[in-house]
Amino acid sequence: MATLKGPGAPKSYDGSGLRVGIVHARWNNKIIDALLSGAKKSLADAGVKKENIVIQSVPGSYELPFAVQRIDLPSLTKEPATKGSTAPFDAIIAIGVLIKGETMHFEYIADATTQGLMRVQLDSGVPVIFGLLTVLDEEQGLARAGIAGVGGNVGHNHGSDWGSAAVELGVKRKG
Ligand SMILES: O=c1[nH]c(NC[C@H](O)[C@H](O)[C@H](O)CO)c([N+](=O)[O-])c(=O)[nH]1
Repeated sequence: MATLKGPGAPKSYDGSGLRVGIVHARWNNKIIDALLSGAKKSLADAGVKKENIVIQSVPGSYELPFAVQRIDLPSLTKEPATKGSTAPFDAIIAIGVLIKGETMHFEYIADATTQGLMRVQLDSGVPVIFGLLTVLDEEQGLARAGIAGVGGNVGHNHGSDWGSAAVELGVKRKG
């Protein structure tokens, strides 16, 4: 039975003129690495040039909003990226994996990071794709990164959806 969830088949957009940033956390890096690969494959499939993809990492998901806004990335302004410049990006993908522990730490980071990423994109005018997995156990995270867990089920790699969303929003932002 076809799944009812998810964005459905992505529409095709030409990403050849886009400059895309990816900022990922390093916590839970086995899942992160799979999500990152999925996002990069979608970007490549849409024609985004490898030289126009900038990848940065931060320790954990809590650092994502700050890094997306400023650290290591050319400052985000409303000026569209131009070829070969260090001008800002057309879209940025923020990737993190939060796994629920015994305390409330998970909830506080999840909420702060979510609100922070939304604020950065609205303040900067640059689309920030929400690539934060908030899962209750590692199995859920593996499944959403397309990795077979102990249960053997291989889910859908959500990173590929985030890459497609970055291309769509980047193209729409350029107008
Ligand atoms: O990205 C994550 N960061 C986590 N914590 C670190 C946090 O994001 C910050 O890096 C840290 O608090 C320092 O600011 C996590 N847990 O605590 O479980 C987690 O599961 N995932």
